[in-house]
Amino acid sequence: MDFEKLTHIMRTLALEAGDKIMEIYNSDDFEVKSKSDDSPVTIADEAADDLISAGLRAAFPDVTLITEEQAGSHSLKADSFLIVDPLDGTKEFINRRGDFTVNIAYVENGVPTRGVVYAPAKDRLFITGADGQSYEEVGPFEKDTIGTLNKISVSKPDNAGLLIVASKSHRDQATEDYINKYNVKDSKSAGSSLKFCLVATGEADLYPRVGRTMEWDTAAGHAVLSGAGGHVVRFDNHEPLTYGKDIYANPFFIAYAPGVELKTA
Ligand SMILES: Nc1ncnc2c1ncn2[C@@H]1O[C@H](COP(=O)(O)O)[C@@H](OP(=O)(O)O)[C@H]1O
Ligand SMILES: [Mg+2]
Repeated sequence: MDFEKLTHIMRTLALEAGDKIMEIYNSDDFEVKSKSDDSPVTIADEAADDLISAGLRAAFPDVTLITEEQAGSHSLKADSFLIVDPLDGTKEFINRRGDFTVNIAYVENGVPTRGVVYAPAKDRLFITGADGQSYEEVGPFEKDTIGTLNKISVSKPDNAGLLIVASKSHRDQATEDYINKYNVKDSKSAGSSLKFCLVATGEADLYPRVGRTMEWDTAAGHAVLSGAGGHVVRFDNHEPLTYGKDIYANPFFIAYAPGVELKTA
């Protein structure tokens, strides 16, 4: 894989998809449909998916592409693959809450090594460089010119007072019970893969996910967090969260800055 090319293409496609999504977000009305798993989908998810898939297939015709919106891709298997969630946080998008992201990642032998997470309504873009380090680009974003890239890194957590972030739309009692095992200084909710990025920049120390996600929801955020020095482990045994699993479904997990003294489930 040519990582310079990959980084460049991921960034450009994320920005283009973000523009498309914002056009629809800012329009008066859009239809909300229900998928077979009962989750919502809009024309923004579909338009962003078309754009990103076409761009990735043209640039990397030999690399397997898995995307949330193409059910046929979910039965593909490869050691290394591209994985896309064109609009993560669809519920946030529908409710016009701003916490939604475009996600493109590259997985090598079970490990997400490169990714971009773009939150167009928040003007935040997080990306792993060709060097594998993670950066936040300072907006406004231009498609043809990469702006200022600030290297990001995780916090040095204080276990006497941790900053915790968890889901906005899927926050239940099990999540609260687990959070209550820690000494919490501040706990906030955020939608989508932005939660990984908040841990990556040090805005949060810990993101526990006691609820279902799919690999396309997490791969790009996971790559950004890894490139900033963070870790993502399974909730049940604290082993690393891996990719390319059966039907691309994730177990519950914990994303955190090293130094957090993890509690058992
Ligand atoms: N029961 C479930 N099964 C599978 N994925 C689920 C799920 N409930 C939530 N998710 C995933 O969690 C994502 C939202 O995350 P969060 O709650 O952190 O904002 C959704 O992404 P989409 O919005 O892309 O569908 C969805 O894929
Ligand atoms: Mg998603």
